[in-house]
Amino acid sequence: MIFGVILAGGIGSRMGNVEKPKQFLTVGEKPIIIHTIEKFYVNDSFEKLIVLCPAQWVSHTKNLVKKYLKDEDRIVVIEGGSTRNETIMNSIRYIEENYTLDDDTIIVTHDSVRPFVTYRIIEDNIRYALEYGACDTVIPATDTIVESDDSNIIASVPDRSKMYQGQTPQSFKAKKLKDMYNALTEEEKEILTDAAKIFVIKGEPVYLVEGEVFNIKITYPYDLRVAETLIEGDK
Ligand SMILES: Nc1ccn([C@@H]2O[C@H](COP(=O)(O)OP(=O)(O)OP(=O)(O)O)[C@@H](O)[C@H]2O)c(=O)n1
Ligand SMILES: O=P(O)(O)OC[C@@H](O)[C@@H](O)[C@@H](O)CO
Repeated sequence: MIFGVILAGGIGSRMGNVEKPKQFLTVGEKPIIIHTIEKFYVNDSFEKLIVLCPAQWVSHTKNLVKKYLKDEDRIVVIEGGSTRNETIMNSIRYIEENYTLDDDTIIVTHDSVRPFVTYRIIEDNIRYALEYGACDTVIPATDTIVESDDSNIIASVPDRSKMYQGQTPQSFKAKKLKDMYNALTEEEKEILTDAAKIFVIKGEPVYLVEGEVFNIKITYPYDLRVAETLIEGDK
């Protein structure tokens, strides 16, 4: 079985003092999270779309799903976790409790604040996860990447031709992801900013899926202006 996992468990602190987490802000007359869910909703490969949000926003999210999407049976809204990867683990726990978690269970995990993901990117994630067990959506780095150990002096300037920027979806064999995550130390979990690194730390291959420059993550107020422009372009 293949599940869409929409990660909306964050509070959007870098968006500044807004009355609600950024995934619920409106862009192009609809909440960002609805734009994102719609991109998965049109793909028939998913058994279920699992949307995970902060506990105090679950009923709000359920109301949004009811308002904007017809077939509510395809979507379940549950509570996210204390970290992005704990949110993913909550989605796997839901699958274990309501379906079967086995070697054929695939999850396509996606940031709820990346509303411009495309059907092709999602399809490629499904295909690669089925074939290889783990994949990460990326784009080639456009800026030169600089590494510093002390935020003061350059430690290295890696070869840009080998550098990529991670996006989402990140898609996995769910059972393998859960087993490897549970085998990590607390220190290893602390440094994670995504899920693909769980495989990488354990020396397991993660295949690259070609992303799109416009598959942005809405993080700062500036990104909202970019998103409005992109939405205008979609019309
Ligand atoms: N415990 C968490 C933390 C983050 N996310 C999700 O992971 C995605 C990308 O993370 P990020 O952009 O960092 O979102 P926030 O954590 O909400 O933002 P900030 O770091 O500015 O607070 C978002 O869709 C966010 O909702 C999640 O599902 N569960
Ligand atoms: O740094 P942030 O916590 O905003 O992002 C966490 C993840 O969403 C991010 O690592 C993936 O989108 C891949 O870039």
